[in-house]
Amino acid sequence: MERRTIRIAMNGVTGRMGYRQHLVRSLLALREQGGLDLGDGTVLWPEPVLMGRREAALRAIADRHGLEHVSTDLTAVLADPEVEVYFDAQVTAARETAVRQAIAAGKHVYCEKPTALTFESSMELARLAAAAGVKHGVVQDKLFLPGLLKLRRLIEGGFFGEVLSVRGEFGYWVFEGDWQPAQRPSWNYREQDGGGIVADMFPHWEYLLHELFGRIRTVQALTRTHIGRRWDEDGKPYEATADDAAYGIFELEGGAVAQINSSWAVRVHRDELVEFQVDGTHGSAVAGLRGCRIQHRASTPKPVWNPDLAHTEPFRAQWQEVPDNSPADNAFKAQWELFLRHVVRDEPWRWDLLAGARGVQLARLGLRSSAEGRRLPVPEVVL
Ligand SMILES: NC(=O)C1=CN([C@@H]2O[C@H](COP(=O)(O)OP(=O)(O)OC[C@H]3O[C@@H](n4cnc5c(N)ncnc54)[C@H](OP(=O)(O)O)[C@@H]3O)[C@@H](O)[C@H]2O)C=CC1
Ligand SMILES: O=C1CO[C@H](CO)[C@@H](O)[C@@H]1O
Repeated sequence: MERRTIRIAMNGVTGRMGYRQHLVRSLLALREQGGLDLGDGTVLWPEPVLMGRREAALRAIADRHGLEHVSTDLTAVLADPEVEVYFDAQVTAARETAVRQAIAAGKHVYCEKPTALTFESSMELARLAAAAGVKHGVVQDKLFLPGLLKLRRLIEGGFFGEVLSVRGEFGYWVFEGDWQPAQRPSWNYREQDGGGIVADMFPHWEYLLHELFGRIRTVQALTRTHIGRRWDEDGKPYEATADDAAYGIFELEGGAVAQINSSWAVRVHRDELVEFQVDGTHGSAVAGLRGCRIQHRASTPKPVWNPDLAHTEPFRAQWQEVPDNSPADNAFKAQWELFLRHVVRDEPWRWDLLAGARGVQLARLGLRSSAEGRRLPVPEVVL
């Protein structure tokens, strides 16, 4: 086997996503399996350059994992001709400037969602990347989760008949940070720092609904900041200025209606932190991150509304678990593999910065819909 090294600048690798999902669970996991087998006698060997603003933290990560390259100097890293790919998992507010710089330096670019704070900026990034002729991509990890892969399999197998509606429930309680530390970074709760659940989650809902059921035609959202005061990483109180819950309705091309609640102020009474119930004329499914249960029309019970009687139907037990059939890898790693193949082998790829801009567009329109109290059309995005 011939080994081909690909040097990847990883910015924001001291953060939750940058470290755990992208470095450890994706690129280091690829190295642990011996590299990415390209199937033509070549193995691709990712060589990360750990980037961030705290040299000591970067050095500690490098030492922990036996890595060599560390830098806090983006300009210098981008000037290095050996660096082929720039990856960004910094806080959202820092992304646009860095991605612009990477595109200008002629690097291929891969980054977390949302790609920018405004729709205009996200479109600008897509245009710049196209004009520069670099390969580009945005993380759309939910598409590669086992539960949602099963849902896709059901759709492609025609299980649902006509899809009528999709009900999504996402959320969990994020502690305020006073008597128990918060489990998410405080910038998520400050609008001025790029926070907010709409900016965070609507990009996910855009690609999921779009890929699985059809393009989103309209959005109507109601947002709230349910918890107005929180405590940050240093235990200091701050005002939560960003939305921490969003109640959204989306009309899809093809006629289905999707309704998704997103909240960091809800206690979980579900099997998973996110679940989607899909109802179709021929069958229904409830898919989560990992599991997926179905009920076919032939096995659908016939409940009769009568509040005078205790119900006797074991409703939850009337669903059937969809088998895994094939093992699913970590979702982030699966997408990294496809992106790297796209970069070095020019294999097909559709999750690009334009797709990223659609996510930002939906988030911005969702916020506007809530502020104006009306349903808004979602225009089709073109370069
Ligand atoms: N696809 C997915 O499922 C998810 C995606 N995300 C996205 O990933 C990104 C990172 O989120 P997350 O990992 O939760 O955030 P974290 O707060 O854990 O990490 C943020 C990273 O950005 C760096 N950073 C912080 N402030 C600045 C700044 N002012 N300028 C430059 N860099 C800064 C941090 O460096 P330092 O360590 O020095 O503070 C750290 O490396 C977000 O854009 C978010 O939307 C988040 C969660 C899930
Ligand atoms: O996909 C995700 C899962 O949940 C988190 C929110 O609580 C998000 O930050 C993230 O983007």
